[in-house]
Amino acid sequence: MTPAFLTHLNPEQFAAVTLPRESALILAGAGSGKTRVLTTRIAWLIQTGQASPAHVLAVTFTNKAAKEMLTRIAAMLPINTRGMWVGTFHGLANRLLRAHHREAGLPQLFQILDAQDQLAAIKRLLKAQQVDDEKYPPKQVQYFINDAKEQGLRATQVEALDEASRVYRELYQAYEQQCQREGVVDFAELLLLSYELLTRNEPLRAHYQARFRYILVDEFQDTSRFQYEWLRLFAGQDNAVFAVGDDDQSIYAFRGAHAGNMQDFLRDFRVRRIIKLEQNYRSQGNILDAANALIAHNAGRLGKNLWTAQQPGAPIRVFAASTDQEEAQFVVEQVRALRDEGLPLAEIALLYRSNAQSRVLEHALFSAGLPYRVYGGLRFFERQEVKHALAYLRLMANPEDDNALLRVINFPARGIGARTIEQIQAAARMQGLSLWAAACRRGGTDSARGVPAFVLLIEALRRETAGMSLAEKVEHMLHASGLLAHYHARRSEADRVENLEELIHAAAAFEAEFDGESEPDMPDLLTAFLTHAALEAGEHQAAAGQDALQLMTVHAAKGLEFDAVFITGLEEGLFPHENSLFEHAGLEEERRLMYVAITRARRLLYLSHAETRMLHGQLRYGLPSRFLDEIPRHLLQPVGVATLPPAPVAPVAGRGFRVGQSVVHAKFGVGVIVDCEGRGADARVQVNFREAGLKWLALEYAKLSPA
Ligand SMILES: Nc1ncnc2c1ncn2[C@@H]1O[C@H](COP(=O)(O)OP(=O)(O)OP(=O)(O)O)[C@@H](O)[C@H]1O
Ligand SMILES: [Mg+2]
Repeated sequence: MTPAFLTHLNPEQFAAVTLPRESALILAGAGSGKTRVLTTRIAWLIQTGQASPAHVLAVTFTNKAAKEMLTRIAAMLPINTRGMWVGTFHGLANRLLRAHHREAGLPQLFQILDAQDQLAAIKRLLKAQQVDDEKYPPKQVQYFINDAKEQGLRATQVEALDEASRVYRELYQAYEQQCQREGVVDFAELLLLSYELLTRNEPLRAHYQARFRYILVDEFQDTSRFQYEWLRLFAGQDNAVFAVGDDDQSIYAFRGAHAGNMQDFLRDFRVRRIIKLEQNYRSQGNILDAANALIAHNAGRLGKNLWTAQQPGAPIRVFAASTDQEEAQFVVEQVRALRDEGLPLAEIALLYRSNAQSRVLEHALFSAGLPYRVYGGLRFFERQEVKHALAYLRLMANPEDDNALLRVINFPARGIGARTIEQIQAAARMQGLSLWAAACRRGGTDSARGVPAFVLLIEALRRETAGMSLAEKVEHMLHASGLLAHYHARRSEADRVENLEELIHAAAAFEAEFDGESEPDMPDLLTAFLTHAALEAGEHQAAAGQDALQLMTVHAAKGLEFDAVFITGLEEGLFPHENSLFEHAGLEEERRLMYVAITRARRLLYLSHAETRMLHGQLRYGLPSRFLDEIPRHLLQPVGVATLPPAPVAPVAGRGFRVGQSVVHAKFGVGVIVDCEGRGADARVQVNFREAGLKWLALEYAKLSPA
């Protein structure tokens, strides 16, 4: 009997789902059911007894997509999907390393450094090595290291032809030693280390190759060269790799994605069948016509034609705003109208080319009382206070974590000065110890009584929370460390207190969902939570369960779909991005990005642009994007705004400062006020400094003067 989940497929989809065990490429346009086919194939393999859940390795592009895939599979089959290896490249690599930390040379409780932690670690290294950080800026060092790792190269394998590269290479090497000593790994390291582990350890490789008989990869067009090699390692000689992708949606070339992987894949895996899916089930006719017409401007496509059986639907609405604020106002009005028609906010997406554009939109939504959620913007787990709290938790899991220790050894302030910290660092370096060990050995000299107090605090936290639930641990730590009291004492930091409280909720929610069976290799709940915080930063946000508008960059929208989609900021230099304008390949990548954006919409699509826009503290004048001209006129309908609010007045920050004004700061130099919040003694302004970048400053203390 045919299982119900197969009956809704079209013939090509059916053929793809039920292919015999061989490698195959499903090459198909947006919304044609690639992800659905991949998920259904997993269900079919298991349902027909060809594979058990343990035989399957599936790679998705985001954690969100992985979760969704597991939910779908569970809906099709009465099986327990826990323990199935479905995840992102990084998530899967992490899982492998957790299971075999000893073989990989890692402590059981290794912690993951996100980009910010990594930068902090590099700054520390430069200081310890007395490297001139003007000549070798920490960000450059970080880029050098990650770039090498993403190509699968260790320091010794990096070619260095000039003096500067030799210094970078040495720093890379020293950075690696530092990470090893501290038992931490950065993102790129997850992939590289797991790759090396399997390459070197023959029995382990044989084990996994025998296990993962079926490997499935979504969004294959955006795998990097090294990720591809990583897959080959798991596949070995015999395993079947089922790859689905769309060359028209390749949007990560700038980060090393390698479209040539498709050609290599056909050869390396002796693929006999390329299956094309041509029916689009997602979008109504006008939207699909617009996408097809736009992407036709790219050369060298593999060639696919998408059609839909759906009605043409509504025309695509185009709004020409005079300012970015007016554009935001337009979005607010349209969203309100959609909501009044009964469309859930979660079915509406607001897309933009770069993160910085979200601020004006957020401001308008906030003022209008429309709940929204930002994916990949200011991330909950990246906020300062949350990172402080996580640092304490990390020390509770593993006191040898130097990054965590440095973050909070004197926060809240306990009288440990920079000199004392330097002494501890020097002692640690000399004796080859972690900072924690060095701090423990220090007697309580008069000038630094804070150090033994800190050691006692961490030891007490570890001891006292031993039997507690995760949420209780977090709560106890927030009180005992003094973090809560610290932020409580500052009225203007009320949102930070809320974030800390939110962390307790996050821990409770995590604990409720966590299930040791599905993550058998996690040493304990606390480490699992910290890993989750590092890996999923940005994909979690706002009050869970609340209906909210979805804000994200076009990159982050990949694979998703919504009833209504707004694409904002369609101006030359913004989208297409100015970095791409003079380069043919770059422009084509921007066009693919626009194609991804358009094809997220099911029923309604809104395109908008503004004549002037404040971005990075500068007023920009933008011509309408060429992409608007590449969509056939008859599909577009210009719209106006019914009730324009009075001309937006720049918000006033108090003390005579206003948004848009140029100011001077004693330390940071010249900048422009780009945002403000709070009133009176609590007033804060965000200034974009020419040299120092974006900073929030309290007006009361900052000593700003007009430029
Ligand atoms: N045979 C079908 N019948 C009805 N709906 C379908 C069918 N195939 C796919 N769909 C629906 O069409 C939509 C798009 O499918 P899916 O997300 O799998 O496409 P995709 O090719 O992965 O798109 P993208 O390239 O954007 O990732 C989904 O809502 C899916 O459930
Ligand atoms: Mg998909």
